[in-house]
Amino acid sequence: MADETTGARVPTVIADDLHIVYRVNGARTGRGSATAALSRILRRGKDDAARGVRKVHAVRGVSFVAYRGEAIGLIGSNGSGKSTLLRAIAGLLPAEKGKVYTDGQPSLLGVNAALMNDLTGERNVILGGLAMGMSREEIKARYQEIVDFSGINEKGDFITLPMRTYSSGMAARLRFSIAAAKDHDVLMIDEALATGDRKFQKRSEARIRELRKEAGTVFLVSHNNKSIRDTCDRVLWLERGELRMDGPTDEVLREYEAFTGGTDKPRKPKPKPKAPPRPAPLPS
Ligand SMILES: Nc1ncnc2c1ncn2[C@@H]1O[C@H](COP(=O)(O)OP(=O)(O)OP(=O)(O)O)[C@@H](O)[C@H]1O
Repeated sequence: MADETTGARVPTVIADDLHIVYRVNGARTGRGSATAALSRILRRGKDDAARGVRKVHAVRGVSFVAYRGEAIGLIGSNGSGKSTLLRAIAGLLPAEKGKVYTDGQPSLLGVNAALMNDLTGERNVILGGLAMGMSREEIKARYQEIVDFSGINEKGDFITLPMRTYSSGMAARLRFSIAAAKDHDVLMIDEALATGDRKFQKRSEARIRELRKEAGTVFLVSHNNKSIRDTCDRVLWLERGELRMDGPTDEVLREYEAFTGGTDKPRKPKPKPKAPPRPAPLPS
């Protein structure tokens, strides 16, 4: 979205030659046993390899600039580094090399976002709202809207039951609804839409479009190319931690689909077999 005074686009996230490396302890010994831990302590000071620490280089030299008002899809095969990149943008993982600059507080909404399973949906709406920096009054004012959006109460009074009694789809819907209640500077959604049913997905996609209009930037990780096509105007394609392509949704998805060999379109229904010819009526 352009700045009203200068007409320039406003950057919200800048990744500059970003590298993220995970370190896995005890990779050599196979188990995290007490002896392995003791031997690690004794070898402290030596390099990672000598201490049995394995490195996983999950994001390799990724650079891009995201602007206000953009909805950006993140695609790539399993383990290509999408979630890692989001976690790094949210400031949850340190950069090994390079930098991430963000304007405002990025919020990461993952399917694993931590709400309390033993609390009721109702309490979790309040907890989630507070965690996002909303005031009690704001939460109170939007409470019904959040519950209605989630559709949790469509089949009974589930919102007053503990979240552990929810199906994974119901829990994901509630998480999305809580996060979507606030206008975010940068909202990152990790596969949250995949768990809801079609009706909820449609509602969520509409809300993502609204959030964009309210001048935020939305990142969406999804294995569902249709969701990406319906919500994003730009796509980053990661493969083995590297940024393979960054461009308009149609162009990137075309290449990606050629790479994966699938178009992700609903298959055409098979033509119904023709009814066998009826026997001619017997002459009376
Ligand atoms: N906590 C961790 N410790 C060590 N390695 C990790 C950790 N989390 C992810 N990885 C590794 O980092 C790489 C990228 O993983 P990531 O979860 O970012 O991929 P992804 O593209 O989101 O995958 P998916 O589509 O399957 O969700 C993978 O090789 C994975 O094994």
